Amino acid sequence: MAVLLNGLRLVSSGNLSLHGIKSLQYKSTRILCQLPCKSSYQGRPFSNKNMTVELDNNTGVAVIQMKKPPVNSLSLEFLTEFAINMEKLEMDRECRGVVLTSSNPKIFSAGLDINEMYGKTPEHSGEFWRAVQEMWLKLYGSNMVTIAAINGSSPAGGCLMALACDYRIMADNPKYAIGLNETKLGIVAPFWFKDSMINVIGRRATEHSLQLGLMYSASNALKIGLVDQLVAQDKIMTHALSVMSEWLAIPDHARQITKSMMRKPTLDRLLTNRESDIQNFVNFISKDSIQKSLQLYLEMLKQRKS
Ligand SMILES: CCCCC/C=C/C(=O)SCCNC(=O)CCNC(=O)[C@H](O)C(C)(C)COP(=O)(O)OP(=O)(O)OC[C@H]1O[C@@H](n2cnc3c(N)ncnc32)[C@H](O)[C@@H]1OP(=O)(O)O
Repeated sequence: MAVLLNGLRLVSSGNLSLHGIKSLQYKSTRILCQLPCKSSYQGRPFSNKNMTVELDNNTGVAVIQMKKPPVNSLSLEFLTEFAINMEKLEMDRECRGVVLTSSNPKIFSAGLDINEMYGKTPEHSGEFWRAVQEMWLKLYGSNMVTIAAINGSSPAGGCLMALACDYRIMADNPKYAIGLNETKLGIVAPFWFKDSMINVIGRRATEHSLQLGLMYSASNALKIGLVDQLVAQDKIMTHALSVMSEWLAIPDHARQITKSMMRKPTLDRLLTNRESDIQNFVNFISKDSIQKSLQLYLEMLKQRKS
């Protein structure tokens, strides 16, 4: 698959492979040469519309700071930009780790942009869902160490992003909540959302969590293992970078092959069912009853504000 955005060409691929790490790097280098983008962004912020990417040459760690007002909802544009940035970092031999965080001090990400699922054509819905898949494939399948510094609430798609990382650190604030709350919207988390959660918290806790659409406070998220650590809000980035240095002390090739061994079956399940998953999403989201649920949910969000 190739996507064009702002003149950048993104070629879809799974990143992790038991046997293909070198060949994928070669392939990626080739793709980079086709990109009319800055190749010298290392060491200074690479700012896009929806996120800032900063790679520290000394440590090999990039920070992706999401900054889409007001709540980092994952629109088609956001997701495409995210996948392009992940692709660029993946191809950059200097970059070994990524910390994902938010510039909004209260919200990590509000999840998928509901406006992308409401009142849209089947073609748009299909394109949107492919971008959601691509975001997850890039993050879950990354060769780099990925750490989510969850500095605010993180429902549904926001929680999925965190689940796709290698390690999750959440700000210790009782007001923040995280979880896959899809059933509360009258929609169903797809199998790869479910698989991502099972791989982190186990089957029974996932079934409970998904059926009830549970959102967990930071302390409850820690209790069930949905996040790995709680840290004071103002220490979260320092702590994430310190954890990152522990992970980067492990030789890359051994860690990457181990990561691939653990994640490949989950990645392959989506890769082999990608088109049917898109079709399922389009069919499901186009139903009048689902559109009605989303409309009511959007209205509820707006009313809640006043
Ligand atoms: C087969 C289908 C499977 C699909 C899988 C779906 C995955 C998903 O991710 S669905 C999205 C689930 N997300 C949510 O349920 C989150 C809803 N939002 C909230 O709970 C809150 O907004 C908040 C906790 C994220 C932030 O609260 P607060 O700081 O109080 O901000 P507001 O509620 O006032 O929201 C500001 C503004 O943003 C709009 N908005 C919030 N979330 C979304 C969203 N996910 N998509 C689009 N827009 C969103 C909200 O409506 C407000 O808009 P305005 O009134 O126009 O300012």
